[in-house]
Amino acid sequence: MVFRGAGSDTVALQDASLDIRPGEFISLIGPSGCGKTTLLRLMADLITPTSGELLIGGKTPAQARQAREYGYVFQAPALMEWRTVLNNVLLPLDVMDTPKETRRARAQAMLELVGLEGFADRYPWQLSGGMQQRVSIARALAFDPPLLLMDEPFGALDEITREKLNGELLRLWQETRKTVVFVTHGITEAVFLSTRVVVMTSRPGKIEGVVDIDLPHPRSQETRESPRFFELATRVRELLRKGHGFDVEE
Ligand SMILES: Nc1ncnc2c1ncn2[C@@H]1O[C@H](COP(=O)(O)OP(=O)(O)OP(=O)(O)O)[C@@H](O)[C@H]1O
Repeated sequence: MVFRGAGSDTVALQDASLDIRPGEFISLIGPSGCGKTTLLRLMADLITPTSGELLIGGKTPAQARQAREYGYVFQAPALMEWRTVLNNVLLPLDVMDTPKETRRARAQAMLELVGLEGFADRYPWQLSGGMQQRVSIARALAFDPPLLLMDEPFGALDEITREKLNGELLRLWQETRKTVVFVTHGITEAVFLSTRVVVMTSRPGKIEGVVDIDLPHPRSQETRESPRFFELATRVRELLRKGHGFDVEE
Protein backbone atom coordinates (compact mmCIF):
# COMPACT_ATOMS: atom_id res chain seq x y z
CA MET A 1 0.00 0.00 0.00
CA VAL A 2 1.61 3.21 -1.17
CA PHE A 3 0.23 6.64 -0.28
CA ARG A 4 1.12 9.12 -2.97
CA GLY A 5 2.30 12.46 -1.63
CA ALA A 6 3.07 15.77 -3.31
CA GLY A 7 6.82 15.43 -2.80
CA SER A 8 7.33 11.83 -1.81
CA ASP A 9 5.41 8.57 -1.51
CA THR A 10 4.86 6.61 1.70
CA VAL A 11 5.14 2.85 1.49
CA ALA A 12 2.72 2.00 4.29
CA LEU A 13 2.74 -1.77 3.74
CA GLN A 14 5.09 -3.97 1.75
CA ASP A 15 5.06 -7.75 1.24
CA ALA A 16 2.49 -8.08 3.99
CA SER A 17 1.06 -11.56 3.57
CA LEU A 18 -1.31 -13.07 6.09
CA ASP A 19 -3.98 -15.76 6.20
CA ILE A 20 -6.64 -15.48 8.86
CA ARG A 21 -8.86 -18.49 9.55
CA PRO A 22 -12.53 -18.14 10.45
CA GLY A 23 -13.06 -17.79 14.18
CA GLU A 24 -9.51 -16.64 14.95
CA PHE A 25 -8.71 -13.70 17.21
CA ILE A 26 -5.79 -11.89 15.59
CA SER A 27 -3.97 -8.95 17.14
CA LEU A 28 -1.84 -6.60 15.07
CA ILE A 29 0.89 -5.01 17.16
CA GLY A 30 3.81 -2.79 16.18
CA PRO A 31 5.31 0.68 16.47
CA SER A 32 3.44 3.82 15.48
CA GLY A 33 3.20 4.16 11.72
CA CYS A 34 3.89 0.49 10.87
CA GLY A 35 0.59 0.19 9.01
CA LYS A 36 -1.77 -1.49 11.48
CA THR A 37 -4.65 0.89 10.82
CA THR A 38 -3.86 0.83 7.11
CA LEU A 39 -4.22 -2.97 7.07
CA LEU A 40 -7.56 -2.71 8.88
CA ARG A 41 -8.77 0.04 6.53
CA LEU A 42 -7.80 -2.10 3.52
CA MET A 43 -9.90 -4.96 4.90
CA ALA A 44 -12.81 -2.58 5.43
CA ASP A 45 -12.59 -1.19 1.88
CA LEU A 46 -12.00 2.30 3.25
CA ILE A 47 -8.87 2.43 1.07
CA THR A 48 -7.84 0.40 -2.00
CA PRO A 49 -4.50 -1.44 -2.24
CA THR A 50 -2.09 -0.02 -4.81
CA SER A 51 -0.94 -3.59 -5.51
CA GLY A 52 -1.56 -7.09 -4.22
CA GLU A 53 -4.75 -8.85 -3.33
CA LEU A 54 -6.99 -9.02 -0.31
CA LEU A 55 -9.94 -11.36 0.11
CA ILE A 56 -12.52 -11.52 2.89
CA GLY A 57 -14.11 -14.97 2.87
CA GLY A 58 -13.47 -15.20 -0.88
CA LYS A 59 -14.96 -11.76 -1.57
CA THR A 60 -13.21 -8.54 -2.47
CA PRO A 61 -13.31 -5.94 0.34
CA ALA A 62 -15.92 -3.99 -1.68
CA GLN A 63 -18.15 -7.06 -2.02
CA ALA A 64 -17.66 -7.87 1.68
CA ARG A 65 -18.66 -4.32 2.62
CA GLN A 66 -21.80 -4.51 0.49
CA ALA A 67 -22.67 -7.87 2.04
CA ARG A 68 -22.10 -6.34 5.50
CA GLU A 69 -19.57 -9.00 6.37
CA TYR A 70 -17.76 -6.95 9.00
CA GLY A 71 -18.30 -4.51 11.83
CA TYR A 72 -15.73 -1.78 12.51
CA VAL A 73 -14.93 -0.40 15.96
CA PHE A 74 -12.92 2.82 15.97
CA GLN A 75 -10.41 4.07 18.51
CA ALA A 76 -12.91 6.69 19.73
CA PRO A 77 -16.49 5.46 20.23
CA ALA A 78 -17.84 7.89 17.56
CA LEU A 79 -21.40 7.88 18.91
CA MET A 80 -24.07 10.42 18.08
CA GLU A 81 -24.54 12.49 21.19
CA TRP A 82 -28.15 13.43 20.41
CA ARG A 83 -29.25 9.82 19.94
CA THR A 84 -29.94 7.47 22.84
CA VAL A 85 -27.77 4.39 23.32
CA LEU A 86 -30.46 2.22 21.69
CA ASN A 87 -30.81 4.58 18.75
CA ASN A 88 -27.05 4.58 18.24
CA VAL A 89 -27.04 0.79 18.01
CA LEU A 90 -30.10 0.99 15.72
CA LEU A 91 -28.34 3.39 13.36
CA PRO A 92 -26.84 0.79 10.98
CA LEU A 93 -30.07 -1.23 11.16
CA ASP A 94 -32.25 1.71 10.13
CA VAL A 95 -31.28 1.18 6.51
CA MET A 96 -32.62 -2.38 6.68
CA ASP A 97 -35.84 -3.43 5.07
CA THR A 98 -37.20 -5.14 8.19
CA PRO A 99 -39.98 -4.15 10.63
CA LYS A 100 -38.99 -1.56 13.19
CA GLU A 101 -39.79 -3.88 16.10
CA THR A 102 -37.46 -6.59 14.75
CA ARG A 103 -34.69 -4.03 14.49
CA ARG A 104 -35.31 -2.81 18.03
CA ALA A 105 -35.23 -6.37 19.36
CA ARG A 106 -31.94 -6.97 17.57
CA ALA A 107 -30.41 -3.76 19.00
CA GLN A 108 -31.65 -4.66 22.49
CA ALA A 109 -30.09 -8.11 22.18
CA MET A 110 -26.75 -6.57 21.19
CA LEU A 111 -26.89 -4.23 24.19
CA GLU A 112 -27.52 -7.25 26.38
CA LEU A 113 -24.54 -9.01 24.86
CA VAL A 114 -22.25 -6.16 25.90
CA GLY A 115 -23.87 -5.87 29.35
CA LEU A 116 -25.71 -2.58 28.77
CA GLU A 117 -29.34 -3.73 28.73
CA GLY A 118 -30.32 -1.19 31.42
CA PHE A 119 -28.85 1.76 29.53
CA ALA A 120 -30.85 1.78 26.29
CA ASP A 121 -32.52 5.13 27.00
CA ARG A 122 -29.44 6.97 28.22
CA TYR A 123 -27.39 9.32 26.07
CA PRO A 124 -23.71 8.69 25.27
CA TRP A 125 -22.58 11.65 27.39
CA GLN A 126 -24.19 9.99 30.41
CA LEU A 127 -21.89 6.97 30.10
CA SER A 128 -18.25 6.34 31.03
CA GLY A 129 -15.63 5.92 28.27
CA GLY A 130 -15.65 2.15 28.72
CA MET A 131 -19.44 1.99 28.46
CA GLN A 132 -19.38 4.16 25.33
CA GLN A 133 -16.91 1.79 23.73
CA ARG A 134 -19.20 -1.13 24.61
CA VAL A 135 -22.04 0.70 22.79
CA SER A 136 -19.86 1.02 19.71
CA ILE A 137 -19.09 -2.72 19.89
CA ALA A 138 -22.85 -3.44 20.11
CA ARG A 139 -23.36 -1.19 17.07
CA ALA A 140 -20.61 -2.99 15.12
CA LEU A 141 -22.31 -6.32 15.91
CA ALA A 142 -25.76 -5.11 14.87
CA PHE A 143 -25.68 -6.87 11.48
CA ASP A 144 -24.25 -10.01 13.06
CA PRO A 145 -21.19 -9.82 10.79
CA PRO A 146 -18.80 -12.80 10.83
CA LEU A 147 -15.82 -10.43 11.07
CA LEU A 148 -15.10 -7.73 13.62
CA LEU A 149 -12.37 -5.16 12.86
CA MET A 150 -11.24 -3.26 15.96
CA ASP A 151 -8.76 -0.36 15.90
CA GLU A 152 -7.30 0.15 19.39
CA PRO A 153 -10.79 0.18 20.90
CA PHE A 154 -9.56 0.31 24.50
CA GLY A 155 -6.48 2.49 23.95
CA ALA A 156 -7.92 5.55 25.69
CA LEU A 157 -9.13 3.69 28.79
CA ASP A 158 -7.42 3.16 32.14
CA GLU A 159 -5.65 -0.17 32.72
CA ILE A 160 -8.28 -1.70 35.03
CA THR A 161 -11.20 -0.82 32.72
CA ARG A 162 -9.22 -2.11 29.79
CA GLU A 163 -8.56 -5.45 31.53
CA LYS A 164 -12.25 -5.74 32.39
CA LEU A 165 -13.29 -5.04 28.79
CA ASN A 166 -10.64 -7.49 27.53
CA GLY A 167 -12.33 -10.19 29.63
CA GLU A 168 -15.75 -9.20 28.27
CA LEU A 169 -14.54 -9.13 24.68
CA LEU A 170 -13.07 -12.60 25.07
CA ARG A 171 -16.36 -13.92 26.48
CA LEU A 172 -18.22 -12.29 23.59
CA TRP A 173 -15.80 -13.82 21.09
CA GLN A 174 -16.28 -17.27 22.61
CA GLU A 175 -20.07 -16.90 22.59
CA THR A 176 -20.36 -15.57 19.05
CA ARG A 177 -17.33 -17.21 17.36
CA LYS A 178 -16.65 -14.13 15.26
CA THR A 179 -13.34 -13.63 13.54
CA VAL A 180 -11.66 -10.64 15.20
CA VAL A 181 -8.80 -8.48 13.91
CA PHE A 182 -7.69 -6.24 16.73
CA VAL A 183 -5.11 -3.43 16.57
CA THR A 184 -3.25 -2.66 19.79
CA HIS A 185 -0.08 -1.20 21.29
CA GLY A 186 -0.35 -3.38 24.39
CA ILE A 187 1.68 -6.61 24.59
CA THR A 188 -0.31 -8.08 27.49
CA GLU A 189 -3.61 -7.13 25.85
CA ALA A 190 -2.56 -8.84 22.60
CA VAL A 191 -1.36 -12.02 24.33
CA PHE A 192 -4.40 -12.24 26.60
CA LEU A 193 -6.93 -11.86 23.80
CA SER A 194 -5.47 -13.57 20.79
CA THR A 195 -5.14 -16.92 19.12
CA ARG A 196 -2.24 -15.37 17.16
CA VAL A 197 -0.32 -12.12 17.54
CA VAL A 198 1.00 -10.54 14.34
CA VAL A 199 4.05 -8.37 15.02
CA MET A 200 4.64 -5.62 12.47
CA THR A 201 7.58 -3.32 11.74
CA SER A 202 7.72 0.08 10.12
CA ARG A 203 9.42 1.71 7.17
CA PRO A 204 8.21 -0.02 5.18
CA GLY A 205 5.45 -1.69 7.17
CA LYS A 206 5.70 -5.44 7.06
CA ILE A 207 5.05 -8.51 9.15
CA GLU A 208 8.05 -9.34 11.35
CA GLY A 209 6.61 -12.51 12.81
CA VAL A 210 3.51 -14.29 14.06
CA VAL A 211 3.26 -15.74 17.57
CA ASP A 212 0.81 -18.58 18.24
CA ILE A 213 -0.90 -18.03 21.57
CA ASP A 214 -1.56 -21.50 22.95
CA LEU A 215 -3.02 -20.38 26.28
CA PRO A 216 -6.09 -22.42 27.22
CA HIS A 217 -9.63 -20.98 27.32
CA PRO A 218 -11.42 -19.62 29.23
CA ARG A 219 -8.72 -17.12 30.14
CA SER A 220 -8.74 -15.23 33.43
CA GLN A 221 -6.55 -13.17 35.73
CA GLU A 222 -4.69 -16.40 36.52
CA THR A 223 -3.85 -16.71 32.82
CA ARG A 224 -2.12 -13.33 32.97
CA GLU A 225 -0.02 -14.53 35.89
CA SER A 226 0.98 -17.89 34.40
CA PRO A 227 4.58 -18.67 33.31
CA ARG A 228 3.38 -19.46 29.77
CA PHE A 229 1.78 -16.01 29.50
CA PHE A 230 5.10 -14.46 30.50
CA GLU A 231 6.98 -16.56 27.91
CA LEU A 232 4.61 -15.56 25.11
CA ALA A 233 4.71 -11.87 26.06
CA THR A 234 8.52 -12.07 26.04
CA ARG A 235 8.45 -13.65 22.57
CA VAL A 236 6.23 -10.81 21.26
CA ARG A 237 8.49 -8.24 22.92
CA GLU A 238 11.60 -9.76 21.32
CA LEU A 239 10.02 -9.58 17.87
CA LEU A 240 9.04 -5.96 18.48
CA ARG A 241 12.61 -5.13 19.51
CA LYS A 242 13.95 -6.88 16.43
CA GLY A 243 11.79 -4.59 14.32
CA HIS A 244 13.04 -1.57 16.30
CA GLY A 245 9.63 -1.13 17.87
CA PHE A 246 10.14 0.67 21.12
CA ASP A 247 6.79 2.39 21.02
CA VAL A 248 4.96 -0.25 23.04
CA GLU A 249 3.21 -0.44 26.36
CA GLU A 250 3.76 -3.21 28.87
N1 LIG B 1 -4.23 8.72 4.08
C1 LIG B 1 -2.90 8.70 4.18
N2 LIG B 1 -2.15 9.49 3.40
C2 LIG B 1 -0.80 9.46 3.47
N3 LIG B 1 -0.11 8.69 4.34
C3 LIG B 1 -0.81 7.90 5.14
C4 LIG B 1 -2.24 7.87 5.12
N4 LIG B 1 -2.66 6.97 6.06
C5 LIG B 1 -1.54 6.48 6.64
N5 LIG B 1 -0.44 7.02 6.09
C6 LIG B 1 0.97 6.69 6.43
O1 LIG B 1 1.11 5.28 6.36
C7 LIG B 1 1.91 4.81 7.43
C8 LIG B 1 1.12 3.81 8.25
O2 LIG B 1 0.07 4.47 8.98
P1 LIG B 1 -0.94 3.72 9.93
O3 LIG B 1 -1.91 4.73 10.42
O4 LIG B 1 -1.48 2.53 9.26
O5 LIG B 1 0.01 3.25 11.12
P2 LIG B 1 -0.35 2.58 12.52
O6 LIG B 1 0.55 1.42 12.66
O7 LIG B 1 -1.82 2.31 12.60
O8 LIG B 1 0.07 3.73 13.53
P3 LIG B 1 -0.50 4.10 15.00
O9 LIG B 1 -0.07 2.98 15.89
O10 LIG B 1 0.22 5.37 15.32
O11 LIG B 1 -1.98 4.25 14.89
C9 LIG B 1 2.35 6.02 8.22
O12 LIG B 1 3.63 6.40 7.77
C10 LIG B 1 1.31 7.07 7.86
O13 LIG B 1 1.84 8.35 7.95
